[in-house]
Amino acid sequence: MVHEGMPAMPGYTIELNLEGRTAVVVGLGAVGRRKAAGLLAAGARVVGVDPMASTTGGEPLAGIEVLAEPYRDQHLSGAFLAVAAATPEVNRRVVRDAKGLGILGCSASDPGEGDFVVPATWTSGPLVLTVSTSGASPALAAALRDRAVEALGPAAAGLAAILVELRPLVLARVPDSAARRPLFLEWADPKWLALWQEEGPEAVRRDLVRRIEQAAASGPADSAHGREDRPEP
Ligand SMILES: C[C@@]1(CC(=O)O)C2=NC(=C\c3[nH]c(c(CCC(=O)O)c3CC(=O)O)Cc3[nH]c(c(CC(=O)O)c3CCC(=O)O)/C=C3\N/C(=C\2)[C@@H](CCC(=O)O)[C@]3(C)CC(=O)O)/[C@H]1CCC(=O)O
Ligand SMILES: NC(=O)c1ccc[n+]([C@@H]2O[C@H](COP(=O)([O-])OP(=O)(O)OC[C@H]3O[C@@H](n4cnc5c(N)ncnc54)[C@H](O)[C@@H]3O)[C@@H](O)[C@H]2O)c1
Repeated sequence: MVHEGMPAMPGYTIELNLEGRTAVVVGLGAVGRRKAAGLLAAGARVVGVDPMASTTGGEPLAGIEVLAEPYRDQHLSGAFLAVAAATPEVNRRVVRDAKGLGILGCSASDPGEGDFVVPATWTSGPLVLTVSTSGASPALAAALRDRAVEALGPAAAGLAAILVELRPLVLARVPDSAARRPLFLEWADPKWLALWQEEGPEAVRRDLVRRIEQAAASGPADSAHGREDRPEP
């Protein structure tokens, strides 16, 4: 059964660029500190509001601008988003004030009241893996994330890191977009993960670079022909 505070349906998933943006976290208990740490890691300027901040435990407060005072709506001025992790009563005020100011708000106690929920996340280089249960079971979300990380492992993150490097090379060496397409689609083949596991990153890089050189040498006509064997995604 869906409980009252849950979002009516799963939300729209995005990856926010928080560089240079201000995020306000109200309540710096274990939950607020965890959210603040995630926001800091994503490049946000984090302001934490909690009259008891110095006595709470959890993730360290380093890097957070702490205001040791009870929440007031003025704390939200200039913010891009707000996370309410205090008592349910305070959280309700925070998300209501945020809505009034057009600021994105998350309630750690009443997921249905805010604009977003925070999924369980794993990041490594350019690779981001998230699992959400839309409030049904955050513990399950974290456990499923852990299983997925175990299954994909360093090979997936390492492959993504190599591809960040190789994408500009392809754009420069294979100017014809029809010729590039089969090359880019081939990067999704699980064979690269298998090769990584069997022979390591250098073998993957070597074969990927070889494929780019082949495509660059064969030119638009040949590569476009190769495309016929591949199904559209
Ligand atoms: C994924 C993660 C991300 C993060 O916070 O960074 C996250 N919660 C995590 C852990 C966790 N949270 C809770 C437990 C105890 C077990 C349990 O209660 O199930 C554990 C497990 C633990 O502590 O190990 C308790 C809890 N959580 C919420 C409520 C309120 C309610 O349910 O009404 C209550 C109190 C319930 C009560 O009153 O008892 C609400 C939310 N928690 C969410 C996210 C959002 C939904 C995401 C989703 O459903 O997928 C949402 C809706 C809003 C939000 O906070 O964004 C993080 C994993 C961190 C990691 O390991 O990486
Ligand atoms: N979303 C989640 O992952 C999750 C997990 C567990 C609990 N919760 C909920 O999140 C909230 C926080 O959980 P917690 O375990 O960190 O609790 P906590 O009691 O450790 O921390 C809450 C903090 O809010 C502060 N606070 C109280 N009134 C305030 C005010 N007026 N202004 C600013 N700060 C104020 C307190 O000083 C305290 O440090 C609770 O509502 C809890 O039900 C959420």
